[in-house]
Amino acid sequence: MNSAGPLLSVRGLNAWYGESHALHGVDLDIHQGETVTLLGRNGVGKTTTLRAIMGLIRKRTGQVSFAGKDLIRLPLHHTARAGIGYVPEERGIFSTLTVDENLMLPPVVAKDGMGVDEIFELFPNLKERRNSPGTKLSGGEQQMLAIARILRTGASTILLDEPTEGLAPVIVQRIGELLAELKRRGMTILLVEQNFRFASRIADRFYLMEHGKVLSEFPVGDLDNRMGELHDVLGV
Ligand SMILES: Nc1ncnc2c1ncn2[C@@H]1O[C@H](COP(=O)(O)OP(=O)(O)OP(=O)(O)O)[C@@H](O)[C@H]1O
Repeated sequence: MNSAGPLLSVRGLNAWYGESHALHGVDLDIHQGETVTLLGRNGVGKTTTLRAIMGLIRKRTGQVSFAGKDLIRLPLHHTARAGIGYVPEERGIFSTLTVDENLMLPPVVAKDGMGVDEIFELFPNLKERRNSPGTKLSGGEQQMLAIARILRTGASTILLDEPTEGLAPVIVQRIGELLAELKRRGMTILLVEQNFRFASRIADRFYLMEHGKVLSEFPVGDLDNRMGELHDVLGV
């Protein structure tokens, strides 16, 4: 583990949708260059954790600090400008815009974002489709475009919500290779993933969530020893 202290640190994070209390004090840390995966059944608050870190949920309390800066009272664009990018589960591709247009839409927030040429090197299939509208893209292409769009902004940390959901095994494999490449390049990744076998290929650590908080935390090397607990908590 990195001795320099975590890059992203979350303490006692609470979040509400109206009167409904969704997060009950989430604690987690991510070090620079780490890939950390949130596991848990549907509805335990994994997506809400990502949204609350980003500042997409208005009613939140607790501490979210990133590179030593407290983000909890700051709005979404400050979080993005600090270098955190978010790829939501629904991907958010503009269906009437082309691949190129979708890529160019978000503002560049840090100077070392990837250029379009570099992005197309990493995602050759997107290059072939660069003039296709979002509606014509497959689920896998949409997912890759959603990730590519965040890389262009210069975010150094990405929050990824179930990037493999609904995708064919061969595309899941491709997404796995892509995330491994981003990790090699030093990106810090917080991943929500139901498929822990997939996640184990890139994750350094796991957090297991239940009822809006973290139940346990373990390194990837402990995955096999944790199978009993995972079966109980995830019902798999
Ligand atoms: N927009 C919303 N309005 C009201 N309640 C919501 C909203 N989004 C989520 N919730 C509730 O908040 C709780 C946490 O949901 P969340 O989506 O974070 O869970 P999750 O672990 O990501 O599950 P999933 O994999 O199904 O997305 C659930 O009880 C859910 O019903």
